[in-house]
Amino acid sequence: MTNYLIKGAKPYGGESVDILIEDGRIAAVGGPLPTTGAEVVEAAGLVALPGLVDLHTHLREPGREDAETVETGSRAAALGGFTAVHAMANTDPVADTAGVVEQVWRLGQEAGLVDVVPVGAVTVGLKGERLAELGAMADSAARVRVFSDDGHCVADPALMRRALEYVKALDGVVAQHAEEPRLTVGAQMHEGDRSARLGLTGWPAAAEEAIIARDVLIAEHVGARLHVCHVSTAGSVEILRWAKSRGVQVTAEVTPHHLLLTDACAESYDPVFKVNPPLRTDADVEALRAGLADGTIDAVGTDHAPHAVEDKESEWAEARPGMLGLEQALSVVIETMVEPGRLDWTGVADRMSVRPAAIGRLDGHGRPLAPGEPANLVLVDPVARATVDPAALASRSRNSPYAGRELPGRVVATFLRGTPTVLDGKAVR
Ligand SMILES: NC(=O)N[C@@H](CC(=O)O)C(=O)O
Ligand SMILES: [Zn+2]
Ligand SMILES: [Zn+2]
Repeated sequence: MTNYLIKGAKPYGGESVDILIEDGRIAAVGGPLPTTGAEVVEAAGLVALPGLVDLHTHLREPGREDAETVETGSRAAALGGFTAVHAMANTDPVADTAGVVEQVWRLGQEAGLVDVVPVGAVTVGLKGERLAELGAMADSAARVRVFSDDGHCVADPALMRRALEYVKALDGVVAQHAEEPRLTVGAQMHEGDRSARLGLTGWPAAAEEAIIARDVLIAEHVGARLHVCHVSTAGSVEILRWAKSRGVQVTAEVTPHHLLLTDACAESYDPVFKVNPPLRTDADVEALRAGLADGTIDAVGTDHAPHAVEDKESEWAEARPGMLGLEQALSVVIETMVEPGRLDWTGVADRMSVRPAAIGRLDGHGRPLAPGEPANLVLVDPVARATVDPAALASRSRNSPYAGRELPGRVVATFLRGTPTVLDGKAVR
């Protein structure tokens, strides 16, 4: 295995050092270090962070390989600086058995670009009727710890309670897509002045907040871990802050798009901006940034949701909800959090690597950049700016909400256990 000497990188944005990678591990940090046969990677001016971890990725395999595969999504992830992604269960067939999660896990290992960690469905077929074989998925080769019916809410409170009790015994977590379905029938966008004016059925903030409020109370009662997917409203942040102050074991994520974009995007009627939960108001965006800055929101989760052209380039009402996220996630966080001074690089590492790895109970990810640790790391040029061209993305789909937008931050290199998956900003395979 090739050894690498990273010259002059700034771990967490601090002082420039050399980082020696030997046999897949960080062997030394400091320097200047002697080359001694290692391949040199020039990294002057680049920030080094632990490899990013995504709690919320849709890879679409099995079933919709025309939109994304484990391999194409893994490549997009590596280019975004990720070394591990959690693959959501809403595939076809649904990842609700040990067989399906093991297949996804194996496909990830074969692609070898990122650790693909399967999420198991909470209920059989995501139907919300009876629990899936959670124990068998946890015990499988995929070692599932995160369970989610994402795309659907586990709406029945008694079933949610049983799921939380069950995952507690597995050291797992239920990741809830918080959407009270009775409040979002036919919903197309955030419910407010704009939805009324545009004549699109509204998705009220209360549909999300009501489920989060309910679930933190149930999680507190049974003493289990709850994770809230794609938090999108100011009210949700307030409920989470209250729950954490009471000691409830709740964690939450925010997507890059909810940190940057608002319901004003719907004015274009371009379905690329249709997503669940919907893009919200300026006040919600501000509350989400504040919540991520103060740690009320633990993590950035991309909700990378590739869709084929025929499912996205239609009338707004017919289009599938969801947008790409992996390749621009770090750039959006730099733009919305780092450049305005709301999060430093240690904070970025915490919200995009350390905490998501801890929530998913991943070994070897979210670790410090220190000798002896697995060499999962990313080198980023924080000042380089580029305009997003959907045609140039590694994802098999093109539904990026950032098309034509200039964003800061370029991932120059990503290492997975000491092997580069990205070098000079290009995927190695
Ligand atoms: N976010 C979305 O709008 N869509 C996701 C499902 C989900 O995350 O709820 C998808 O699978 O396409
Ligand atoms: Zn969801
Ligand atoms: Zn999702």
